[in-house]
Formats: sequence, structure tokens, C-alpha cells
Amino acid sequence: MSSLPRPLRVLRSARLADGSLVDITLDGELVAAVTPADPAAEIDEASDLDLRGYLVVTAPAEPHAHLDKARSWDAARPPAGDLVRAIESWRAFAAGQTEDDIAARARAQALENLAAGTTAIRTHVDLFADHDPLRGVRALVRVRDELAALIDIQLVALGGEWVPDDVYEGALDLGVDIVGGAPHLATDPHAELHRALDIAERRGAPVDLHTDESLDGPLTIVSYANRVAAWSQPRSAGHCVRLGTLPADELAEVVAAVAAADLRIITLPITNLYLQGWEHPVSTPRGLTAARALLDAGVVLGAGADNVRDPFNPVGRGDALETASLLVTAGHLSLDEALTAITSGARAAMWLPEAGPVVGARAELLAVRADSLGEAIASGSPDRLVIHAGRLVARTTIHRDIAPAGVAAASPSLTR
Ligand SMILES: Nc1ccnc(=O)[nH]1
Repeated sequence: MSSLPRPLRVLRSARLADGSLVDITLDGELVAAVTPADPAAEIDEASDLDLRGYLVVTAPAEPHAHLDKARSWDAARPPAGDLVRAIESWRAFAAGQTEDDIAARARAQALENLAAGTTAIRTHVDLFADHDPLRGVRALVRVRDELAALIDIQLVALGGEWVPDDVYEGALDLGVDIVGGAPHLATDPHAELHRALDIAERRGAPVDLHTDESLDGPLTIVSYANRVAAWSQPRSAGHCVRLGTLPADELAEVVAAVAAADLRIITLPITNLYLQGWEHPVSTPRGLTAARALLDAGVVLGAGADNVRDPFNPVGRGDALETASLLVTAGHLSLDEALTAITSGARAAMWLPEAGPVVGARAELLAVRADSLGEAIASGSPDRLVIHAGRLVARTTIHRDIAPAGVAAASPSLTR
């Protein structure tokens, strides 16, 4: 068993998103103090970090991943196209995938996300329709437990109408945390919605459903919101791209029901901009939820990447700053709103406790080399330090001392 990374004591001279320069004092897994930076303070190499030149934000969380599918694009060789095509390609490929194959890809993807600053991931795991429906679940339970010191992983059982109740229950018995599903894909979407919610209710489990992932298909989210409104257990809805194409009056009613139920929404711009709209070659309507209307109604909005380099999406870097950048360009969110969606919004959509550079919050922090939030989101510098539970768990380094003078001069963020 390898030892845990060292606990940190003080992060010196970090810039926050509001522009202030601070020292951040940690106490175990929590932030104990955030005080104006003291440039004269001694740096203790054993327990402090010198963060001059870095912006420090709450570590991103990925509220909706499919680690079991990640990194299968090259081997699966799917044709380009929409959601139905992606599901078929994935199923054909998954038939030949062992528990070890799935675990290896999932582990590699979780570590790529971690290196980019993500310290919590909620991943859906497919329940298969074949001879061994739970091999993906066993693989992901293993990866979650192996990486527990580095990253918090939540597991969602992703079934469909082909998955009997006892397979869902088997996944929960193996240690899956959350009931999932994709009712909009079923022949009777409302019956499938209520079946998933019945299982969650029976088990007292949280629920996180793929919801209305199409531009013009079924609308189930109002029934979902109404059914869970009085629940005590956590509930979230991913995708919700159907909301993005509703007329304003209908959208207002939907958003009101979602807000009243404290149903938390997870938007997934990278994958949904790829998957939806193929049937419209000109002025393609794109797959994004109604982010502005949801935020204006006070709904919790988290943002993630969804699929990474698999039959559902050939691209993606496992980097939440890429998601934030798309929220600015495709979703017209402000830089601050985009940051919130990938950090505290994503954590709230996962029903995780508050984290970030705030007294009393969990010490989940990302330091990225940048002078401002705009620079961090725009440049996505790979020069990052990642802190999970008060410990340094990942660090990428550019050797500035040996960078040729011309390079340093041309790129101010390479100089100290
Ligand atoms: N967007 C997605 C829908 C269903 N399954 C996936 O892996 N991705």
C-alpha cells in the first residue's frame, strides 16, 4: 500500500478569482483561514506551497461521466453520428470487454481528470443486457476503492427497460451509490421513469437520471420533478437538452416545477453539442439545456463533460476548464457563472459538501497558472497543482528555470 501524499499547511500568495492575493491556511481536510497574502512570510518547503503566479479556485467536480466507456473510440471505430448510433456502437464493442478492460480505461480516465484538477467524479456505469450484466459495476467499484485517497468517485447504475429490477438491486448491493437510467429512450418513457424512481424509493437511494436527451423527443422532467418534490434523498437530472428547444411559456412552467422540487440539473455541453442536431445540416440546433432560464430561477446547475473519446463523443480532454469555455461560447454564461457550474454547482448537483478557498469548506483546490479567471478558462494552462482533502495529489511542472529567455519573454505566464 503506498503512503498518502503529505498534508499541506499554508498555500502562499495565491490569487483568487476576485483578484485578491491571499494565503490559505489548511487544517487537515478543511480550509482554516484565508488571509491577505504576507509576501514576507517564510515558506516551509515541507508543508507550504508557493503559489505566486497561480489562480486558486475550488477544485472542479465532474458531475456526469461514463468512465466505463471512456477511451474506447479508437478501438470501437464507430461511425460518426447521433445518440442511437452511439448506443449501438458501444453495445457491439462492450460485448468483448472484460472487467479488467473496463477498469483499465476507467482508471486512466479518472487520473487524466485528476491531473486537470477534478477531485470528485460521478460516473454512470452501464448495466449490460448480456451474460454478465454487472462486470462494469465490479470494475468501477474496484477503481473507486483503489483511487479513494486521490479522488472521490460516485457510481450511478445506468440501466434501461432491458434491465430487470433485480439487476439494479444487484448493482446497489455491490456498492453502487445512485439509481440511474435513461427513461426518454424507453418505449414508454413515463413507465420507465416511475420504475427507476420506485427502485430508488424502495432502497432510499439517491437518483440521477439521463433526462430528455433529445431536441424534439419526450418531455419527462416535469413528472420527474413532481414525483421527487417531497423526497429527502438527493436527485439530479442530466442532459435536459429538450429544455433548450421549448417555447418560452412552456419552458417557464418546466423550470418552475424543477425549481420547486430542488431537482438539480447537470448540463453536458461537449458531448451534447456533438450528439444532437445531425439531421439539420444548416443552422444546426445544438444540444444544450436552457442554462439561462434555469439559473434565473435559482436552480442548481452543474456542468460536466459526459463522454470522453468513446462512441458518444470522439473528443474531450477530461478538463473541466474546457467545459467552462464551452459554457461561455455556446451557452452565453459569464466567466463567473461558468466557473460556478464546473465547481460549486457541480458539487451541489452531486450533493457533495461545500469546498474551495472559503473558511470551513473542504480543501478541494485547483491552482492553475494564470493571472485571472478569464486567462485560466481561455488558456487552460496545463501548469496546475491539485489539492484533495488538504493534500497535494497531482502536479504538472514546466521547467521555467531552463526555458530559453526568448520563450519566457514572449509568454508572460511562463515567468515567475
Ligand atoms: N450521452 C450519453 C447517453 C447515454 N449513454 C452515454 O454514455 N452517453
